[in-house]
Amino acid sequence: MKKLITGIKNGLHGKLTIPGDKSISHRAIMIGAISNGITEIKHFLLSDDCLTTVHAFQDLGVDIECHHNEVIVHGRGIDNLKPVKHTMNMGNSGTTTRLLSGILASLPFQTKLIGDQSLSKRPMKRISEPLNQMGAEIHLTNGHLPMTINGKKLHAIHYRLPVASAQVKSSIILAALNADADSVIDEPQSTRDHTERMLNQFSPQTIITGWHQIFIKHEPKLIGQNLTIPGDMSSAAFFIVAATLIPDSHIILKSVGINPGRLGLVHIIQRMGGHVELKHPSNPNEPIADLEIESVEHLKPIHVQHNDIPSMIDELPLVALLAAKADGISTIHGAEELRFKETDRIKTIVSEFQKLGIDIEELKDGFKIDGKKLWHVKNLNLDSHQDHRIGMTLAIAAGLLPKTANVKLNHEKSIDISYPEFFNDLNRLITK
Ligand SMILES: O=C(O)C1=C[C@@H](OP(=O)(O)O)[C@@H](O)[C@H](O)C1
Ligand SMILES: C=C(OP(=O)(O)O)C(=O)O
Repeated sequence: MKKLITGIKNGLHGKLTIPGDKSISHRAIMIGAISNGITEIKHFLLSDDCLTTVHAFQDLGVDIECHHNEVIVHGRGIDNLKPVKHTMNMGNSGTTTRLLSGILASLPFQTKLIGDQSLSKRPMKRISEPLNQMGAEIHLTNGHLPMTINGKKLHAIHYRLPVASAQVKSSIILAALNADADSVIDEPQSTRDHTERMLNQFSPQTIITGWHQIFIKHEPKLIGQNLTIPGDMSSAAFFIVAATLIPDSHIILKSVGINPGRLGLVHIIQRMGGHVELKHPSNPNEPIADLEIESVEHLKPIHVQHNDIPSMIDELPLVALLAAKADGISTIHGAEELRFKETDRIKTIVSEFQKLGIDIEELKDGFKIDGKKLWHVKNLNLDSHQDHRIGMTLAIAAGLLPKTANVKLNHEKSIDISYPEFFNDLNRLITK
């Protein structure tokens, strides 16, 4: 149990460099590993999930050196990955499981994957179906992990994504690299395109993006690269929301990734009347900017629709927190994918927010929230339910309570999944 900081009175202040992006850190290891030559990664995210990816590729015979957040991957080329005799443990990481499966689907050996309790409940048919259509032989346990992958020579595919998911898209893209011809993916709703951008950096024109369509060249010659991982927008999000809601705040978050597929929260805050500005944008392979955030007294309620969801899928707990402080009733629809994350995030948000006295109602595909300025709480035990994003959202919510409130968080260790430095960084902004 961790005692949470309440009553942050004089606002958040100062500049902060946000740790590296989780999605891009995973991909840097994977694409580095299946390329030829050395990939040097700066500002890599040293979190539990990304270390799961590092260990998985070390098991597959790739030499990976970690010197704090500088990582060197000695790429072997996809066909030189070695069979792993033991069952591989994916821990809590959906991204590792789904993207790695795409790579293993074409390799001539059998691999067994397991995960922790939460990961073992998450749907895997969404990847086994297309990969099996390509010729792999993947067996699940009632649609979940444990999963056995018998890699085969793969055929090209033309596949329409039934769900807006960058993990499913990336799994198919990575499999398609090693297929017998070029593949096409139809993507009705756009999602983050980190895999596509990174592959084109390792071998130009591997991916060509059309109107809701992605063309994948097979057998590209991927060559190791030097990468600097942008700050993670999904981690920055906690401080963007905290600084918006805590009176007298003014902060700058340095070099945060502003990939259009990740900008949903910034747009929502702007629609609600908040002050988030993108400063000094630059556009290496992944666009970055400094974010300047100032608190506002009033936020308008918001109505979030299906199309808004993919670009802020991991920020929805925070969108719910903003709505809980807005002047009126907000609705979030089209967010049923939240039910398939580390927890059923619709249920965990509703149950934990109700403990805070927030007027929130569970909908099939989201929430209805009636914003109120004051929450009445004295002694409270909150619970992350082992879900890092829920834990951090609750820590920010606690900061909005009066100093007299005594609030504790259970299962706070889960925050290490994506942001081990979270509480230190929050303290830095409080004491500046
Ligand atoms: O591709 C990725 O790196 C991710 C995609 C999203 O998942 P889905 O693709 O399942 O929506 C997101 O929730 C996850 O945190 C990371
Ligand atoms: C859903 C998440 O990650 P993953 O799917 O990789 O477990 C997340 O980080 O919120």
